[in-house]
Amino acid sequence: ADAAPTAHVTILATGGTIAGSGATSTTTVGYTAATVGVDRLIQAVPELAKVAQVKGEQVFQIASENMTNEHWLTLAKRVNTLLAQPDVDGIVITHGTDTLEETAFFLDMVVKSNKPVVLVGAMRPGTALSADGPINLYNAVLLAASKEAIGKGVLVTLNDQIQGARDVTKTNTSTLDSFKTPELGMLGYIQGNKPYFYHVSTRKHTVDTEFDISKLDSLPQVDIVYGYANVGPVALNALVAAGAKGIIHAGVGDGSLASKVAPSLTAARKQGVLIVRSARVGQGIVARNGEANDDALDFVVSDTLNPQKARILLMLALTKTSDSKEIQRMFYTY
Ligand SMILES: NC(=O)C[C@H](N)C(=O)O
Repeated sequence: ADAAPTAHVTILATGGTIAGSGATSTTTVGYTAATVGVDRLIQAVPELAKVAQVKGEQVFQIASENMTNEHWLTLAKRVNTLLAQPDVDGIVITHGTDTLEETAFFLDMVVKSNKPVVLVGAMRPGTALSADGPINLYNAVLLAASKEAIGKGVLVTLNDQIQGARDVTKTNTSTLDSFKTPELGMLGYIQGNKPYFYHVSTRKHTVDTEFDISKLDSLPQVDIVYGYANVGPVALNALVAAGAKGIIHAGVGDGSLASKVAPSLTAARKQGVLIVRSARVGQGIVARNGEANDDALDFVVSDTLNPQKARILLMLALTKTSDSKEIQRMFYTY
């Protein structure tokens, strides 16, 4: 018999479809997310015991569309506490897929350890034919227990692929290959019980960031304004009136500003609201002084971060400074 595995991996369960159940084996929509507890998730995959000594903790039991800043702070503190323990070698977080990329990037910015942190979800509930949760969980534990994953930043695995937190995104409402890193590229594969890495991000993460959430109970309010034909300033003005400290402008194309929106953005900036220009297309660079004179308007650009990830970085940036030049530096660093 094989020797017992030596790596200790803690699975932090938060809910999602990976813990979901449906009425029949062919129910792949209209199921209920976040019904199955962590112990049952672990029991369903006895193979986990071959790759790590696994412990489970139920941190939340929610569908990930209900993830909040407060959930993130609670989760990140728990991750940092566990990783500081010598008897924890890696962490797996089971999570709904809708906001999985956001939680992954948040943790990538605030986890203070080189030990592996792997987020995993499923596109089908556990009751479905060919449910993807069990193999995804197995791969996640294998990855979190591996030497190869140390120091790579927060990782995401579904569909036998390894993705990096900064650049991965959910690209499809329902298919198993939904999680992709178009253009910038995924990091590797899991095959034959082994992780294979081919790429790493050049951007700083985890132990190399300047963010510290250990004493925070809330994050500054940052909201996203979407661009589209015929857009007006109503949503933007309402968010600013509601107290937003920062606005992510998810502009059309390369981050263009509609002339009906630009005056309200300029006015918001003059009131002290930080403005970050991002792009709803989700790929490519939003160039400084490209579609707007950012130097004159005192705006920040998101570089290649999509709007939902730009929101996270701006919230964290605002916990350190309200200097737009400093915040621009952070967007080119992380
Ligand atoms: N596939 C999923 O996990 C979707 C679900 N709505 C969630 O994000 O919790």
